[in-house]
Amino acid sequence: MALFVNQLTHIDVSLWCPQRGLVGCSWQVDALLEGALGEDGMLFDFGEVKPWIKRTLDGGLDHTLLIPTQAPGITVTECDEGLCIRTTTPYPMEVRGPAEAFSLLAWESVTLEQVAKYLSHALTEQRPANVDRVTLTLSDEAISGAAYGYSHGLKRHLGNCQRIAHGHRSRLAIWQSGERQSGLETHWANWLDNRYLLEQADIEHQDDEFLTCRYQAAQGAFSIRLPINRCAALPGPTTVENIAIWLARSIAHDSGQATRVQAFEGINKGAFAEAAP
Ligand SMILES: Nc1nc2c(c(=O)[nH]1)N=C([C@H](O)[C@H](O)COP(=O)(O)OP(=O)(O)OP(=O)(O)O)CN2
Repeated sequence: MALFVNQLTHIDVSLWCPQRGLVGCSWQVDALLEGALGEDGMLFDFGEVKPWIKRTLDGGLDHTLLIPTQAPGITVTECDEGLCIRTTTPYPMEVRGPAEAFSLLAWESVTLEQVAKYLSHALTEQRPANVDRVTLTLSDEAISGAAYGYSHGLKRHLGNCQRIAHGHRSRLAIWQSGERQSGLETHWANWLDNRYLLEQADIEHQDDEFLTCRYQAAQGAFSIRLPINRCAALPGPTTVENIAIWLARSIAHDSGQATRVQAFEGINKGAFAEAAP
């Protein structure tokens, strides 16, 4: 007997890729539970399946930076903040923060399939009565138009969004004179893709090549150092509202036309903003 719950929740993470560097991801989660029926005629009450799996993901890998510790050039050490992760290829990066902000995976690279297997195993290990096996399937949102990944942290957020390197993969829609602007959407999505978005006020040090961003949040002290050309600094916190405002203003300024932007934070949520040149 098998029970399924499709689109149960989403996972928003950043991962370190030895080819692409810091990559922002949003994954849809589908769940399959195999087991035996109870006397109530249920394998496991739908009302309990969702909170159980969501609670396990939210308290674990969601909103962390996934580090394949066997990838070339990765070192992980303890530091005052908790853990210090250093990378070398494709570019040098150093991230520091409390240990719970990172998922250390003894792999050479992070793939959707491996993460799904890892989470399925963890859930199966703590399965409830009647359930023999839990299998999660992770997938990227199918996006036919422009999309980009990004990483950021919100130091004022009381939940796990305060972690300095978690990410999202997001659609982007731009209108001028009431018409969708697919050329602008592609241009800006390509420019933004897998950048680190930060608040200007958090820049502690900057030279010609590298930028260091540091802040204190409720979970602890965080810092990140990476190449300037992989970053974009916003005047305020990198909420999706501010990303939409910043994009609308930048595009209106560059093009000389009134602009409306729909920015997403991962899957199915985001903000609209409008700006005049
Ligand atoms: N109004 C806003 N609220 C929040 C923003 C934001 O930009 N504007 N941002 C965040 C975080 O960055 C966070 O990454 C969003 O996390 P998410 O897991 O998507 O949020 P939820 O916990 O509400 O969603 P679930 O998918 O149900 O876990 C937070 N809030």
